[in-house]
Amino acid sequence: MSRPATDSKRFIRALKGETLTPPPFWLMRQAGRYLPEYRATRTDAGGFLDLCYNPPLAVEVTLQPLRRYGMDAAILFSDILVVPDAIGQPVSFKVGEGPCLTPLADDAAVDALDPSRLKDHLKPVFETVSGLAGAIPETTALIGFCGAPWTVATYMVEGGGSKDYARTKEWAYGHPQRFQRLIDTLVEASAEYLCLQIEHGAEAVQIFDSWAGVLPEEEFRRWVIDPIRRITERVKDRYPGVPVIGFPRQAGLMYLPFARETGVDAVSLDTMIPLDWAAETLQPLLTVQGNLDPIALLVGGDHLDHAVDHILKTLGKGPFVFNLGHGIVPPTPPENVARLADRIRGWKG
Ligand SMILES: Cc1c2[nH]c(c1CCC(=O)O)Cc1[nH]c(c(CCC(=O)O)c1C)Cc1[nH]c(c(CCC(=O)O)c1C)Cc1[nH]c(c(C)c1CCC(=O)O)C2
Repeated sequence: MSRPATDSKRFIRALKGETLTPPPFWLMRQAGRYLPEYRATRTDAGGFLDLCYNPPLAVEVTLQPLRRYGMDAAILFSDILVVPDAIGQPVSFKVGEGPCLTPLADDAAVDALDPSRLKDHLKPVFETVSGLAGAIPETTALIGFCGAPWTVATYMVEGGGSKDYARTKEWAYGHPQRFQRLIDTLVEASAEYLCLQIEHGAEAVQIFDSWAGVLPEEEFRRWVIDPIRRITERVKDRYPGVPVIGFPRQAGLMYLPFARETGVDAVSLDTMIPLDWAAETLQPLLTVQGNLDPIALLVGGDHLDHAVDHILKTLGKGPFVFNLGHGIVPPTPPENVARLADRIRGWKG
């Protein structure tokens, strides 16, 4: 059976600058704990990372939301923290606590990281990508992803989640040479990781910089814009036709230099970005994606309908992909996601 060219898929067309009515849609964390079938598969798999490294089960959980809601894109089921896990800093996920790593201690710990281990260690993830490329519906596009160096570095330096990123900032501001080496290692590993996903069948990639919004302007340029620009350049050198989406969450006004200077094809907007500003300032430059508040999806009803229509009216007149401003939260009722999907698909402009 021959599959349609990537370029005929609505999601890819929107990323390449077409205005489509209704817009294509997918949702960050569309596979996850809000779905009972995900919770069942996860229990079968053992731990969360065991699920990420189990190709048949990772394919299954990637497909689960598509079966219910028919999104225009599937996102590989994995995690941004498989990269540190692969290059020599093991990661574990404790139930209810999130990710846990032994924090990087010093220069020697940074020097010991080894991006050449990535290809072997992440073989199961590439197998999942290949499996998905053959299993998703033919009009659905497959998204690969990685975490941005800044966000991944925060987990590596803090040893897990953080409230104020004080230790990471201490490294970035107080030991910039050491921190630069860490970021350079992550640029190399992330670019290689994305290229391998594309080689195995990913048709677009998203770079998640979830904690981009905590840096002052100068440091934002150095630790967010510059590394993402270098990753994008490396991906585009090898795969010029594959769209790259950047997600500098909570970057505020810095979305504009990010859009101008990184070379990405699209930016994913967080919930706080004003819609008119995005339509006037960002959309003439590139495709925008976003930005429904995940809590509006949790609440549902009239509030959800109103919020969805407001986004569609404002951003739907230009190149646009409907999404959330951040990931779906676990208590979200699945029927609210169905309501959202119907509302987007019924949009007539
Ligand atoms: C910061 C970050 C992480 N992971 C990710 C980010 C960037 C996006 C964001 O800001 O949310 C990215 C990610 N994580 C996951 C995906 C899969 C694809 C999808 O969007 O459906 C993607 C793209 C699965 C996951 N990643 C995780 C889960 C939950 C694990 C479980 O089943 O218990 C899923 C479905 C775990 C995870 N992974 C991470 C944390 C902090 C946690 C714990 C918090 C939580 O439990 O929700 C790191």
